Amino acid sequence: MKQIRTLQELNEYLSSEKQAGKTIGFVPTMGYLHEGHLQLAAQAVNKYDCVVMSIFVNPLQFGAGEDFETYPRDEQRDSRLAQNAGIDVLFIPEMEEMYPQKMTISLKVNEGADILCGKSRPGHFDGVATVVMKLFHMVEPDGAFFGQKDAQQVAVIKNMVRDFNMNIHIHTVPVVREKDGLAMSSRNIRLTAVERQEAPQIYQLLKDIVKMTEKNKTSVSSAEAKAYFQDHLHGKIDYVEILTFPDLLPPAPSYKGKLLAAAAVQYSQARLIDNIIWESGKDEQNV
Ligand SMILES: Nc1ncnc2c1ncn2[C@@H]1O[C@H](COP(=O)(O)OP(=O)(O)OP(=O)(O)O)[C@@H](O)[C@H]1O
Ligand SMILES: CC(C)(CO)[C@@H](O)C(=O)[O-]
Ligand code: BAL
Repeated sequence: MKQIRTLQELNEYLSSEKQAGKTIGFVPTMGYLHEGHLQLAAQAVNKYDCVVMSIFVNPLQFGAGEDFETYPRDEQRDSRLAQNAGIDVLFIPEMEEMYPQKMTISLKVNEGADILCGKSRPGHFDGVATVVMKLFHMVEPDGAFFGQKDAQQVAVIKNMVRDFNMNIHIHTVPVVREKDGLAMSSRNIRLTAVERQEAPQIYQLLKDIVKMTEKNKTSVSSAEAKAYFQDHLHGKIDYVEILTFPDLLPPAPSYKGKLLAAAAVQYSQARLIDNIIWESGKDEQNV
């Protein structure tokens, strides 16, 4: 595996791979790798000849008072895991390489950025779209891999690729979970022992909400869902929502089609998100 820190080196390496006719897969991350990232890597390695993984903690997507400074980092461990996963290029740009000067132009997400995570993290998806646009231009991949854990991010990136006529296939990878159901996240290490014991319930409660929706043939309201979560958890419930997917709109009564049940819970040092996407109105549920 080649570890690259500069754009010049990245360009040199990738242009020779492209000249040799190789397809390029891309896995953007913020590092502190876990099995979720490694699933993205495995699928990328399976589908593309040359796979680039980036590690960059992007300040533009963090709001004031969020955890940019304390976001977990471990480059040596990441490098080992990426190599074992079959990554060809680990791109770890320094801040000056990504943002050599203040951005004079950046992207603004017009649709779907003021709900779910965007509501409590204003500007977050503008920052995500801007850095992913930059990374896409740097790597120029044929395909890029994103986790369904960040379902709203997937919707934003797919819209961006469509709106800007970018010829990049966006692959979505299902949520990878710990044995007890907790969605894997770099921020899980910030949970206290007591919070770590409680956190797997987020997935169980989401499953309950899905079952209630299917049983009642109408989706549980956000207020009811939030109250249900608050009854069972000590963490502070940011939101629990059921929306159509990928449009992220409130479903009409007796809606049949893909639904997203998503939740965000704030613990003392970590904000966790999780979701389930399922086909509503089917006899057999895939929950
Ligand atoms: N449990 C998971 N299952 C599937 N994909 C995941 C999972 N966790 C992260 N990913 C995906 O990995 C990519 C990089 O995510 P990122 O580096 O922010 O990790 P993270 O664990 O989501 O971090 P955090 O939860 O602290 O934001 C994103 O596309 C994200 O959706
Ligand atoms: C896509 C991403 C790497 C952009 O910084 C980040 O939002 C993430 O890790 O999900
Ligand atoms: N995976 C989302 C990155 C963030 O929380 O900023």
